[in-house]
Amino acid sequence: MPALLTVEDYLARVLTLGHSPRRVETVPLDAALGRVLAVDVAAAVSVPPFDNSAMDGYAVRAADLAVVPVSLTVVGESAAVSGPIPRVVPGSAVRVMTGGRVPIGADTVVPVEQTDQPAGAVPLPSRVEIRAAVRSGAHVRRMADDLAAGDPVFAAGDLVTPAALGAAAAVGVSSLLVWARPRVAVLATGAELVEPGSALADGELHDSNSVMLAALAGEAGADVAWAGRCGDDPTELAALLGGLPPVELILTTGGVSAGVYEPLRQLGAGLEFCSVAMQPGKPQGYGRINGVPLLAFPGNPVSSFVSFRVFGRPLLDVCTGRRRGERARVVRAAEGWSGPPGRRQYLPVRVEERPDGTFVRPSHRRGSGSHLVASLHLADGLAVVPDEQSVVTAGEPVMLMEV
Ligand SMILES: Nc1nc2c(c(=O)[nH]1)N[C@H]1C(S)=C(S)[C@@H](COP(=O)(O)OP(=O)(O)OC[C@H]3O[C@@H](n4cnc5c(N)ncnc54)[C@H](O)[C@@H]3O)O[C@H]1N2
Ligand code: MOO
Repeated sequence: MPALLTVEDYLARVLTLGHSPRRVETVPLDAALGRVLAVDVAAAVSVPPFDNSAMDGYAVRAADLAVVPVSLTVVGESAAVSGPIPRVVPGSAVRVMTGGRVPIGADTVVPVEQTDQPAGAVPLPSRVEIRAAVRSGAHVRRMADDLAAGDPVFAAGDLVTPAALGAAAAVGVSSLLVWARPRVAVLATGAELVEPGSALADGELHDSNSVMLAALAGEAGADVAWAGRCGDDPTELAALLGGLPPVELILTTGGVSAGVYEPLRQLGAGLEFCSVAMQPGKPQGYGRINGVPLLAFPGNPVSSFVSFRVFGRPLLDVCTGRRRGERARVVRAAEGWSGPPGRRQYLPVRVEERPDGTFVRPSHRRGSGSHLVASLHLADGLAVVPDEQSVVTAGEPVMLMEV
């Protein structure tokens, strides 16, 4: 039997297929979530753009509050986008709303609760009594406190998150230059496969891989240009691959093991097949078809899912330009289980947060099983058990891979 490749060795081979993105596009903020920035971005305006109040109250000069209570003349008001605001001169105050500009001359805001004035919608008083001393500068949010115009906000390669969209809008940016999504085709092979929802004839099975892998690829930042199925005939497969729309990556499932009908293996030149020391996901294929990179995952659905997570997603990260390291998290086993000797186990697990730490438990009562697709969604992650360890005992540390 040929020696098994380590996961790392096989991943290194897979990654040789990828290249950094080359096409860019400008997208409006409301279409930019999940995209990867192609350039650094600087702030167009400062945040906050002007000195403003953090409280509803009165803008005053701290020097006037040396002795409290003190009565000050109210010379005007500063609300959101109010017109010209009078200066605060010694002995005076300006009523100010949260977010309102702090008038020239004022250096401090006294919340309305610390005055003789009621909170809420009341007419502008002619005088206000300040009843409590506040420190100089209190409740004033200074211009550029967060970022100054010209400061770096994002670096090329940053992922556009909801918070990043907020930051972009705040610094005056309305669109972002991002890498174009890599186009991907997903193809499930297998004569037994039929459309989800259709009645099953004897021996038929609903194709769960293509919809799952398309979703995984989309979630990883790809644009799924084509997804579908074909049977076990290598000639049909070759014709289908030849007629795909332009894509930068093809993901296939099935047809990579040792059976008689293995269309990927029988396709001919361009692909290399390997056995990887992992479970599930041992039989793998990679290479180029018509110049396009192709990853051939095993047909068992959990094997396909794990293969995407371990090989497909890192390759797509190269193609999307996304910087994302693997964050290893050590948790503890809530119960014991066994694994395959000599192969790294990736076991779907549920995470349990307990007062004494984070624990994981196999998400299916049968533990490991590459066909257990109908309960795969119950897993919060994959427990990763080293090749040389075949038994995990309750309470022992175990590595958790997020999915
Ligand atoms: N003699 C050997 N047999 C097998 C070996 C081996 O080393 N020697 N390896 C086993 C392992 S491990 C795996 S994993 C599978 C991989 O098989 P294939 O990639 O060739 O996949 P298929 O035979 O086409 O299908 C396997 C299984 O999964 C079901 N399947 C396939 N595609 C889908 C789909 N799109 N949606 C849902 N289910 C799918 C298929 O019906 C089979 O039940 O090989 C082992 N055998
Ligand atoms: O390697 Mo297979 O993916 O164990 O079922």
